[in-house]
Formats: sequence, C-alpha cells, structure tokens
Amino acid sequence: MTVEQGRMPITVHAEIPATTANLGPGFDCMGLALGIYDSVSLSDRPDGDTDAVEITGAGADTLPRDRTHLVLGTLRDFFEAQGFEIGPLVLRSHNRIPQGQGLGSSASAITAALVLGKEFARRHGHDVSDVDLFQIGSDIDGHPDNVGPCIFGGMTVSWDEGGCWERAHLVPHPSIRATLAIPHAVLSTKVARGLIPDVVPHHDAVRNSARAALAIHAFTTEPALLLPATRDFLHQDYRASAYPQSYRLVQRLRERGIAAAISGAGPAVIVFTTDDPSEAITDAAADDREFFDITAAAIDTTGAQIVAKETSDTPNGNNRAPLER
Ligand SMILES: Nc1ncnc2c1ncn2[C@@H]1O[C@H](COP(=O)(O)OP(=O)(O)O)[C@@H](O)[C@H]1O
Ligand SMILES: N[C@@H](CCOP(=O)(O)O)C(=O)O
Repeated sequence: MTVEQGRMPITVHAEIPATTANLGPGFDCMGLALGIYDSVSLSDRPDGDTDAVEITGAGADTLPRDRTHLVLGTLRDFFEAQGFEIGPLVLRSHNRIPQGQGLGSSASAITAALVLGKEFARRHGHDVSDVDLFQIGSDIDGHPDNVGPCIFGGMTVSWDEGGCWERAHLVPHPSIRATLAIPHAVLSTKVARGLIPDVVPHHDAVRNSARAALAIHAFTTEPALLLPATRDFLHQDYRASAYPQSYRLVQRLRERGIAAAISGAGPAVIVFTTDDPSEAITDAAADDREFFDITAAAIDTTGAQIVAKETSDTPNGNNRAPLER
C-alpha cells in the first residue's frame, strides 16, 4: 500500500532501550534493559522514489544510509516477509546507544525496525495481530538475551523450545543500581563469539549453573548476593584477550567485593551495586582510568515504546504509550 492521494503521511516514533546481556553467568539467556535510548521514527515519503535515512548521535559518521542500514534493512525484510506493501520511507534515528560496546545496539536496531514496522503497518490498515516481535527479532539477531529485555523491559530469561524462543520476565530488585565503564574501544559481537570454545569442562558447566540460578535470586530478591551471583565460567575468560583492560577492571572490582561483569560480548563493563560505585571504579581502573567513561544507567522497566512525538535529548517517559507486542 502506498500513501493514498490526499491522505496525510503517517509518522511513528519509538524509543528503544539498550540492554546488557549475560549478567555474568547468564550467557545467551539473561539480560536487562537499561535507560539509554535510541529515538527512532518512521514516516511516509510521498515526495520521494526511494527510502531515506537520517542519523544523528552515535554512528552518525559510520553507519550506512542505504538498505544495509540495520534498521532500514530489517524493516524492508519484515514488510516483505509479512506481505505488507509500503511505499518510500524516511527513517530518522537519534542514537544514544554506543555500537560495538556490548550494550545490545544491534538488538535495539532490529527491535526498532520491528516495533516501528508493526505500528506503521497497523496504521496503514494491515492486520498485525499474529506478528510476534520477540520471535522474529530473536531469530534475526540471534540474541534473545538482548531482544527480550529490549522489547519487554526489566530482566528476562530466555530459552529455545523446539525452535521457538520463550522467555520469562523478571522484575529486578528496586535497590539495584547499574553503572557502566565504557572503554574507548569497540568489539564486534561476531568476533567475540569466535573466541568461545565449542565444548567446556563439565565442572565449569556445573559451577556456572549454580551461579546462574543464584543470579535469579540475587537480581530479584537478595542483592547482597550479587557478587557471587555474577561470576561466570562460560565466556569472559575465553574472551579476555579481546578486552584486556575491561577484563582487568572486572577482576579488580570483584577483588574489592563489587559485582562486575563484562556487558554482553563486551568490551563495556557493567557494575551492579546498591550504592554509588563511581569512586571504586575509578580507583580499580588505576592506570586504565582514562580508557573508560564511567556513567550510571537506570534500569528500564518498560522496554521499547511507541511514543506520541519525537523526544528532546533526554527521553523522560512522559509521552510514552503502551506498546501492543
Ligand atoms: N542504531 C543502529 N543503526 C544501524 N545499525 C546499527 C545500529 N546499532 C547497531 N547497528 C549495527 O550493529 C553493529 C553492532 O552490533 P554488535 O557487533 O552486535 O555490537 P553491539 O554489542 O553494540 O550489539 C553495528 O556495527 C551496526 O552494523
Ligand atoms: N550473549 C551474547 C550477547 C551479545 O550482546 P551484545 O550486546 O554484545 O551484542 C554474547 O555474549 O555473545
């Protein structure tokens, strides 16, 4: 369907949170949404023959403007797969989620495409009642541990059941604060995944299972146990060579009794505390302190949202509308 003669072009706006996957031992299955948002909008382009992409913020100098742009490409693939005919589009994106840091930017980009695409198609009169964004997004990104919290907010645990993605939604304990140490370096998730062995010792699998189970309890009920609950045996040691400064910072923080882990595939470090850890992080970073930007991140509880209008620089949730997922 194209914009009919005389009909006002449609614009849909969305805010899409960053996510931190793994939380230590929850490799490929646990994740948490963070209050750092990409603001993305999609409009009909009645006066153009092709799609247009406008980008500000993170990636403005590096991301493509054609169909290889992850949001636009995913949108077009989604419309084609669903059989929705949609004319030329303008995609506008103000990105606050840094790319290649382990903050789920690719999952957020894919989620942005699907959330906007579903709402845009609905407003163009298409039936979207059977469209399951979590399923489609997890298949495309391959990381339900990012896509789950990105869509639903809070914390999710996800698993594969006979080729379908399932998830449970958890509410993190309100006293938990997340702080990020974001290095001046990037790492592609694909490269980081290449460092993980196909097989791990049974003993490590057992130890990791215990910590992952404990993480559910610590994140939801007893934050005092966050230090042991964020110990991983499946990925961080294997990937240490790809993020030496981040790995060192995690070790030093943990030696000081602070729950720290690599965020997603890295190289950002995520710290979970119930008080302000900035000083401790600066201290633990020692000679590497100039290498990291330290910033607090709220825990997002709502997930991706269609919003009434484009937000100013700091999304505050005032114009958020419930999203039909
Ligand atoms: N907002 C965005 N718009 C377009 N492409 C994006 C966006 N965010 C991420 N990407 C794509 O995803 C890549 C980063 O994905 P990945 O290596 O998985 O790192 P991350 O940990 O940030 O998800 C970028 O190089 C880019 O190709
Ligand atoms: N479980 C995945 C998570 C990847 O997250 P990202 O934010 O780095 O894309 C992994 O550790 O590979």
